[in-house]
Amino acid sequence: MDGYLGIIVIVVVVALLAAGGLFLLFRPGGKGAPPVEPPATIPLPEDTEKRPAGGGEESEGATTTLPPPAPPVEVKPAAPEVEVPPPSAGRMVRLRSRLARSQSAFGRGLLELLSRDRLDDEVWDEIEESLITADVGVAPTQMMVEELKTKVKVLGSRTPQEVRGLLREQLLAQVNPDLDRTLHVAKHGERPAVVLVVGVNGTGKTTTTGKLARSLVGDGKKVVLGAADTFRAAAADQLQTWGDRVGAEVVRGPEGGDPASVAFDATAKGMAEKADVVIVDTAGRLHTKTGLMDELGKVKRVIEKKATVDEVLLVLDATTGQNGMRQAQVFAEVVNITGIALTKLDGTAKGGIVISVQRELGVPVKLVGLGEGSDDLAPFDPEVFVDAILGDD
Ligand SMILES: Nc1nc2c(ncn2[C@@H]2O[C@H](COP(=O)(O)OP(=O)(O)OP(=O)(O)O)[C@@H](O)[C@H]2O)c(=O)[nH]1
Repeated sequence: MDGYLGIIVIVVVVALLAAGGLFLLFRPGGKGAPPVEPPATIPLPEDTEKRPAGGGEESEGATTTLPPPAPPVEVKPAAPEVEVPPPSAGRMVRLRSRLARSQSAFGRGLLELLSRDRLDDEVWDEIEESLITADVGVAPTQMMVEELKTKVKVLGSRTPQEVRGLLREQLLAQVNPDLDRTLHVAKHGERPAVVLVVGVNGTGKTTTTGKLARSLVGDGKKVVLGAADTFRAAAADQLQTWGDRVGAEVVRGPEGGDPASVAFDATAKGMAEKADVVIVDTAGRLHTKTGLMDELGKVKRVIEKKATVDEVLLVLDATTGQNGMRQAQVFAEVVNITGIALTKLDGTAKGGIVISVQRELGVPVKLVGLGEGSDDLAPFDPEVFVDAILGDD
């Protein structure tokens, strides 16, 4: 028994010794263990600061070989992506379906009336009424009806094609394709062209200024915007957004500040930056005619200390009818308007306003707004307009 006990003791001792040996052999860091990366010694910021620039000598026995950590990176908000807008050419053709949607009922009605076998007084009255309802204006309506009466008599029986041709000719004559609708935005040597945008708030004035800037950038021009509508802080913000999107600088002033001073600064900026065009959005409050005259007069005068005002664009909301026309007349009396930007033509069947506003103000419609999208402003094309009214052949 003692002999067995002795053997058991010896076996246990040997087993313990063997286990100890194995532990030493395979302990972490031991020979057979996978290499464990030494823990990186990251210098404290004060260590880094104490070290001479360029790294300097390492103190003897230093174990760290890692480079000092990079200073914390400041995360800047991503710059807004600058868009490349499409050029202005052919836009009205692209937007023709919008026009057709809003105007073709008027055209179809006229075509139907003119195609009737018997064109008695009652039918002519209806034709007249439908032209007036479409805001063509009384005088142009009467002129058109007289012309149509004469032509119809000459024709006698009429095919649908002939009726369409007749009406197209009349409408086109009233819209007047011969008017010069060029937007004067050519530079004068080193000096940028200046466009003044005027009109009542709410007509889409700021939106039109932004869309115009976009369209000019799309045509390869460098544009500076002046947010001279200092009475409405949101207008400047709105313009800033338009400008940022296409990389056009926006000059703004303090809220309630002097619009003329913003116009002056914008012109100066345009000259310094060698811009092609400076577009100035004005406030156009219509409290009193003299107030408006003073404000716009001053804006124009200060711009003319540095440059020339090449275009004064009146923004008119096509949906406002006669009321809009009256406002337009006030603007025409206080400032020399050179072109009309007719907005929201997609939202009204009263496209005849193109005819009446040109006639009343003696100024061509140069631009039309056909939607809320950024590129929904187009150079006005009389033929595309009339064809959209009449619908497809
Ligand atoms: N459908 C349509 N909406 C338009 C057009 N032009 C502008 N708008 C919209 O009309 C709305 C009114 O714009 P406004 O509030 O008048 O903006 P604004 O005239 O630039 O502002 P102000 O600085 O007050 O003159 C906006 O939602 C525009 O997107 C257009 O041609 N068609």
